[in-house]
Order: sequence, then structure tokens, then C-alpha cells
Amino acid sequence: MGILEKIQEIEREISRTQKNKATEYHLGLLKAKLARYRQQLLEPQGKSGAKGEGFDVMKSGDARVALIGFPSVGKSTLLNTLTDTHSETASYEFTTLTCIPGVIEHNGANIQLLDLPGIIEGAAQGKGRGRQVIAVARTADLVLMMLDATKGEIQKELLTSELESVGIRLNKSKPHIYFKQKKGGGISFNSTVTLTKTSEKMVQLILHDYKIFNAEVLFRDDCTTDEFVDVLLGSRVYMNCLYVYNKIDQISMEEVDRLARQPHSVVVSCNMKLNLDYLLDVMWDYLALVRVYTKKRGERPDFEGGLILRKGCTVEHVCHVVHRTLVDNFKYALVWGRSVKYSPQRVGLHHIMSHDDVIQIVKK
Ligand SMILES: Nc1nc2c(ncn2[C@@H]2O[C@H](COP(=O)(O)OP(=O)(O)OP(=O)(O)O)[C@@H](O)[C@H]2O)c(=O)[nH]1
Ligand SMILES: [K+]
Ligand SMILES: [Mg+2]
Repeated sequence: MGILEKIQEIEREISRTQKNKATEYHLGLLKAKLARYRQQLLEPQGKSGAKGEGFDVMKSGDARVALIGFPSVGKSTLLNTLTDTHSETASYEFTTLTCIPGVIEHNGANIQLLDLPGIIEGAAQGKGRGRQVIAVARTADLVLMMLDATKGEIQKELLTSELESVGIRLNKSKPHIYFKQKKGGGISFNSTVTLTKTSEKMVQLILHDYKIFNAEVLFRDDCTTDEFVDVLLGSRVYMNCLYVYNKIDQISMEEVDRLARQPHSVVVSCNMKLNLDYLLDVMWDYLALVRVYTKKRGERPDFEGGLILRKGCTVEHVCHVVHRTLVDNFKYALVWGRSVKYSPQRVGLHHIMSHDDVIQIVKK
């Protein structure tokens, strides 16, 4: 039996099984099996076809953003509007068949935007070019899930579950579970909180099913069985996602207002160029980018050549970007901007920089 058939069989069994106390362990085990088969399905089966022509795009710039969505929601139209690249657009589905990179220039940063073929239900199982699209999405720093504002929330749910089924978790943080396989000593299970969503027995059963007999498990949160399986499989990707509702020119103001209030959501119209500046600002936030200007003593800051770093970056990070050996000769730095109380303020290597700060590094 192929993996796909096995998956279907388990899914059928799960839907047949009534959810209650007596079937809890049975269902938990089925779900764990399902997760394992899905993982196997994703792993490239030989060289042929798995990678897919037209998807091998070099990473470039300061960050990478992938456009995911059903066909004809306006992904290519967005790429054409925000970048100098041209990607074919049309009213029929699957206009785009490969990965098309463009560059967004924003706040002095170059953000690589990837236009991708539309994905459809069953993409994770290889329908359309789903698997290749998902593989590219995994390499991005941010997913823009583009949705057609004239269609229902169901698109978002379907896409989210497609991505979930291949190990991509959107806007979720990694479960606080410590798991380590050991050479011996059996299973050591501990938790720092009371577990209400799973149990030691459930975890033991799953580990047994995975043929893991020696391991250390520590729950630091009241996590679910599914979250434990995520940690066990270890290959989950936790990604930031922005839901971009396009074609708001086609819906009522009330509806626009409602969509705009959804979490992690931005409403736009690519055709009418509505709200795209706001989209760029939110993208910048979600990418957690920071621009820092350097300045030499007695000179004006270099406002042309801002350095692009990540939120939380320190003076030490800035030094590394400026020059490899700068840290060794570092005496102190003067900083102007939002990260300091007084401008300028003398700071050390561990000082955390804010967006648009100016820094002057003083050497020994
Ligand atoms: N009304 C309206 N139509 C739009 C908007 N943006 C794009 N469209 C239209 O939607 C259709 C599909 O646009 P594309 O950019 O080709 O969509 P896509 O998501 O790249 O489609 P695939 O590559 O086939 O997956 C085109 O006819 C566009 O003109 C918008 O803001 N409003
Ligand atoms: K299209
Ligand atoms: Mg397209």
C-alpha cells in the first residue's frame, strides 16, 4: 500500500471513530501515525519531479516573503505593483506556473517577494504544483497569504490546514516541550504544570509507537498531544503569516471594516492600489527589520547607506556588519534615537538598537 492510501485509511478511521474518553488513546495514536506518514510523503522520493523546475530561486536581499494563495486571488498583480518585475496576470487559474522573484525596496531594505503558482485543496498531496510551492514557502521569512475578499473565510481555513498538514505552523510559537532521545534509561517524563490536554500515558503510547524506548520528556506548558507530536517529529516550521485580503474594491465598506479587524490581516486592492503603503509597513514589522545609520566623528550620518538588521540587534551586531574586526577595537558607541534616553548617549556592546537610530563607534 502506498503512503497516500495509508493516510486516507487513517483519515477515514479517524472520521469513523467517535470522540470520547474511551477512544482518546486510540485517536491520539492514529493522529501520531498520520503525522508520520505525511512527513514521509513530503520527503523527496528519488530525484525525479520532487524539486520541480522553475522553483530554484536564489535567496537575495535582506528578507524573503512568499505569496501563497488560491489561483486568481491577485498574487501576480501584487508582485507587479510592488516590484519592477513583471509576472503574467489573467482571469484564468494557474496563470503563474513557476516561482517569480521580485524586489521590494522599503526603508532602504531590499525585500525579495516571491510570486508563486496558486495552490488548491490537496496541494500538500501533490495536487497542482502544491508541493513545490510549499517547499519554497518554508524558506521564506514571512508568508503573505493572499485571500480574495469576495470569497468566504473558508479559503483561509483550507490553506491553513494544507500548510499545517506539511508541518508549517502559522503565527504559532514552538511548544514548550523539551524532548531528547537517549541511549538508555527508559522514558523519563516530567511536567512543570498540570497537564489537562494530554497525559503521561498518552505520551508513553506514542513514544512506543515510534519505537522510542529511551528519552527525556519535559512539558513546560499545558500542551496538547498534537503539539507533543510536533516536537517529536522535530521538523516543524513556525512562520509568521500576514493575511492579505485583496479585491476590496468589490465589497462593501462594512465588510472591508470587518476583514481589517481580523488578527494579522491587511485589506488591499492591487488593481486600485489601495492600502499598499500600509501593507509594506506591516510587512516591515512582521519581518522585524531595523534600519541603523552609521556616522563618523564630526560628520553627518550616512543617510544613504543605512544598515538593515533584525529587531533586537545590539551594538555588537552593528559592529560585525560594519567590519569583521571592529568588535576587537571597540571602546564605546554614541547613539542618537529612540533606543536611548539622551541623544547622544554613550553605550556598550550589549545595547539594543531601535529602528532609525544613528550610531558612532569609538575605537580604542
Ligand atoms: N477587482 C479586482 N480584481 C483584481 C485585483 N487584483 C487582481 N485582480 C484580478 O484578478 C485576476 C487574477 O489576478 P492574478 O494576479 O493573475 O492572480 P494570481 O493569484 O497571480 O493567479 P494565478 O497565478 O493563476 O494563481 C486578474 O483578472 C486581475 O486583474 C483587485 O484588487 N481588484
Ligand atoms: K490568474
Ligand atoms: Mg499568478
